[in-house]
Amino acid sequence: MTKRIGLLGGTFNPIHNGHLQLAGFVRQQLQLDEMQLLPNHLPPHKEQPLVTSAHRLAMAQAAINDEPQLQINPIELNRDEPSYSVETLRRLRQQHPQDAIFFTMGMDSFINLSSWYQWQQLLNLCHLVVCQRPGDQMPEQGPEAQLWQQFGIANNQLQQLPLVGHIICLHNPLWPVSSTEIRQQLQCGEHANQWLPPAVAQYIADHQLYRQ
Ligand SMILES: Nc1ncnc2c1ncn2[C@@H]1O[C@H](COP(=O)(O)OP(=O)(O)OP(=O)(O)O)[C@@H](O)[C@H]1O
Ligand SMILES: O=C(O)c1ccc[n+]([C@@H]2O[C@H](COP(=O)([O-])O)[C@@H](O)[C@H]2O)c1
Repeated sequence: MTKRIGLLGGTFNPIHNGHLQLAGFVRQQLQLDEMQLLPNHLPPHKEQPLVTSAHRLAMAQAAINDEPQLQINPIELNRDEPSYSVETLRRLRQQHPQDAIFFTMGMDSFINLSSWYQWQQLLNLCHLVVCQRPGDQMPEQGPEAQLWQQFGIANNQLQQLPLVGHIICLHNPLWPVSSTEIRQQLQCGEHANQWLPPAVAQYIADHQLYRQ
């Protein structure tokens, strides 16, 4: 029996309610059987976070304790090389040859997709699910626009999908939050509790993270 598996990769530095809302929305809209968070170890396009992968993983675990529909897949955490999504997807595809995989991202990620390692291979391995994020829109030209024109699928055609190969752009509510803003607030000595799951806010306080 084919399963529908959602993935949300991220640096989660720290994980915030925007990530949880995004994962929950996609899971519900696409009627996914599973939704896995994939914390990366060495983010390919970001400076290495000051906060360790172990702390980022622990915060993600704390965040989903009250979210039984979400799981964490640590597949990227044990590899000492950049967490290229195509490599992760190849490994997951081997583990799930008969399942549909939905790799989820915000629009800010999608508009830079053509800079990802071996990005042309991604749609051979999964579907891409793109969600709206404040400040970014579907491009009208360039490689990402062409990809969307070629592989985009309408939201009313999601019932009978193949296992890979389409881009699904969802019209989600906007969640105006980023890890960057949260880190900045914490550095200034403010709390960022509005957008942090309580267990994550507690973890940050207990371990005195993001103070410098
Ligand atoms: N508020 C949000 N709305 C929609 N998508 C989001 C939101 N926050 C994060 N995402 C998406 O979740 C994925 C992982 O995000 P990431 O862990 O880099 O968080 P971030 O808030 O973008 O971090 P930073 O501010 O440090 O860049 C990315 O695909 C990103 O686009
Ligand atoms: O594969 C790549 O080249 C690539 C480039 C940038 C980002 N990614 C992945 O996209 C996800 C979101 O990345 P980020 O940097 O916004 O946290 C995360 O799973 C990253 O590993 C992947």
